Amino acid sequence: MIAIIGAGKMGEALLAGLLAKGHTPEDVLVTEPRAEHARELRGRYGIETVPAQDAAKRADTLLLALKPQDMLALLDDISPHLGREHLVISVAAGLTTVVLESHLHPGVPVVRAMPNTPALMGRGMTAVSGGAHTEAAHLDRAEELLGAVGEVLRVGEQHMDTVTAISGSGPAYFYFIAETMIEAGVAMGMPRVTAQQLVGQTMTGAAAMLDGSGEHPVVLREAVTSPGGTTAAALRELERHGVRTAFTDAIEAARDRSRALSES
Ligand SMILES: NC(=O)C1=CN([C@@H]2O[C@H](COP(=O)(O)OP(=O)(O)OC[C@H]3O[C@@H](n4cnc5c(N)ncnc54)[C@H](OP(=O)(O)O)[C@@H]3O)[C@@H](O)[C@H]2O)C=CC1
Ligand SMILES: O=C(O)[C@@H]1CCC=N1
Repeated sequence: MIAIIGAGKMGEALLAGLLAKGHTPEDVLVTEPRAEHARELRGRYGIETVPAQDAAKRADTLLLALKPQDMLALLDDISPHLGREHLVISVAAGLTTVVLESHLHPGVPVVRAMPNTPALMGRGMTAVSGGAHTEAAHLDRAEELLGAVGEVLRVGEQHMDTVTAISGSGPAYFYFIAETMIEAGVAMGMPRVTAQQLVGQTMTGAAAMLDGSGEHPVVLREAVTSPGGTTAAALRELERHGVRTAFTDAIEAARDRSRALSES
């Protein structure tokens, strides 16, 4: 039995993804404190919602998707019900396995995972790393579970803050670019619906090229950039405005925020 504790944006994406990939509603318990949201989740997915302590008593695998700021109090609440036979998977940004383990009885296996919201469409990217009491079977179990909603990569925990900054937050960077392109089209007088269609299909097509061609992005970009043409003019402006540096700084800021979350 799997318990998802915290069914907000990420928890619900994982819930929907797991159910879409063959887990039955009877396999999954959900803890969600707001009664109205819990009712919506029961109606939408046919799952049972239960208090966190009941979820800990009944499930063997706990998928914790609360905000980092709420996580440690939750662990203190459910810790009396958790032992070595459980597997705790936290998707919280920043919280290290050392911090998570310090709120659990010694020996409870903990996996730190960083998924992203495309899990909702079965196209997620999740990185996982194990803690002090995690054996290969625990990582296999985490990989099997999260593999139902996309790809899974095992990384050393020293890379998890960078993972968070790149693939955890990454979808937001794409939406930011999409939003900017749509607004540029609208500012030039194009109907919004047309701009949205152009941008949506361009992003999907570009992603498919990246995925399917096996080429480095530089090669794909050069193929679009005709000598003396429109793309070269656009890229020159992006470089003039320091967009490459801005992106690098943004990803570093996300990584630093992830690091800081363990210390707050
Ligand atoms: N959003 C994303 O793209 C990603 C998020 N994450 C991680 O996922 C976690 C959740 O983020 P996100 O989904 O964006 O945030 P949300 O605020 O959308 O979700 C948090 C959920 O936890 C619930 N909650 C709060 N306290 C408790 C409690 N004591 N017991 C059970 N549930 C509780 C909240 O309920 P209520 O609203 O009623 O307070 C809410 O539904 C974070 O740790 C984040 O770092 C990781 C990867 C990607
Ligand atoms: O913004 C956040 O903190 C979370 C972690 C990665 C994506 N969303």
